[in-house]
Amino acid sequence: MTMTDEPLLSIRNLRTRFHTDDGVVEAVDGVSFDVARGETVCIVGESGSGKSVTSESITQLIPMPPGEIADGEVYFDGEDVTTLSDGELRALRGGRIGHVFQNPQGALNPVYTVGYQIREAITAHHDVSKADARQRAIDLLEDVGIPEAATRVDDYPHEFSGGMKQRVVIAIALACEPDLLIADEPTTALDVTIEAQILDLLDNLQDEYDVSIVFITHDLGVVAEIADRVVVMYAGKVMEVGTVEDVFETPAHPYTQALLECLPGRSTLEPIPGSLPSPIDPPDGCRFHDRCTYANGECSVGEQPPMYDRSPEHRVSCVHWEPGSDGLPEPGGDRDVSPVAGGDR
Ligand SMILES: Nc1ncnc2c1ncn2[C@@H]1O[C@H](COP(=O)(O)OP(=O)(O)OP(=O)(O)O)[C@@H](O)[C@H]1O
Ligand code: NI
Repeated sequence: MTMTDEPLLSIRNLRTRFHTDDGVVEAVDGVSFDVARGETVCIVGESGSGKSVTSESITQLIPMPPGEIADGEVYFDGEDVTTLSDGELRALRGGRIGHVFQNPQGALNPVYTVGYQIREAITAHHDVSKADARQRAIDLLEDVGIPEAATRVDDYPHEFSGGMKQRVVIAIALACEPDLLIADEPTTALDVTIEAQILDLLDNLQDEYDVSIVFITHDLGVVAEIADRVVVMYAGKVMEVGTVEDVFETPAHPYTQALLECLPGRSTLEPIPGSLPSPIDPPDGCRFHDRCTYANGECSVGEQPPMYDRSPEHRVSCVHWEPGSDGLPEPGGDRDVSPVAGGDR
């Protein structure tokens, strides 16, 4: 068996919940997907669908308590990392798995130079001399596109613009040459021009650093730009998984179709009518059924439907795609007939 055929990351039936005064929040409820080596997987879905909790469960960044990984496995390079000790998890984070978050301001310490912070990221995991770590910090700043890196290395975070700060954060995340980079809405706080530059940068770095990326966004425009594969989440469940072509050209789940209708240039700019169900007392059947114009009696009973194969790479959790069913009317041709947003709600 060659090791490289096995996915780098394999999340199986992950369930993460939070114990709150109002009850148990089922934030991530049986999520499974893979990330292959060198690929970019985007997790997309509305606010509250469980994207961040899924990604933060990988290295157990969620606060525990109130959080709890109640079930499932997270295989990273073949090893179930849900069973690691706190020390092993600390070594994993910032080591083989780097994180980048939405707000670069919060990720950097204002009282230390960026060079110091990059050196710390390196020396926390590797035994290198201060001089070597400093040179490595300069190289990293160059790699993430910071001009005059050799002098900028001694500057403090407030001396950088928002976009440049996020580049520094990316440099820190890459400092130990991780196998996996987890980026949770890394461009949401930046303006669109800077966003495009950061997306380009990540694309280039992916090749240079040979790193897999899990990228979280609620913006399908960003997904179209950078994803190899897409995981569509809704209310703690995976609704659809496919290649970027599958999801954009033959979206199968009514939720995915509704999300696509909200893209600029499509039939509507209105958000999907209705809102996410309560994560404390989620409805029976498909979590999306009360917002879905295709829903029938079958959709509101039992469990979330299993993931049915449309092709080996393209899977969808919807009763209309049960083997032998006809599926949904083809969404590709006439975009004016919106399955959800065009309904009379
Ligand atoms: N510490 C916590 N305590 C209680 N509930 C939480 C906690 N963290 C997250 N949740 C809940 O878990 C659910 C999933 O949240 P999550 O942050 O993963 O959503 P998301 O898809 O990342 O949304 P957004 O696009 O707004 O970032 C939500 O209902 C949220 O309120
Ligand atoms: Ni989030």
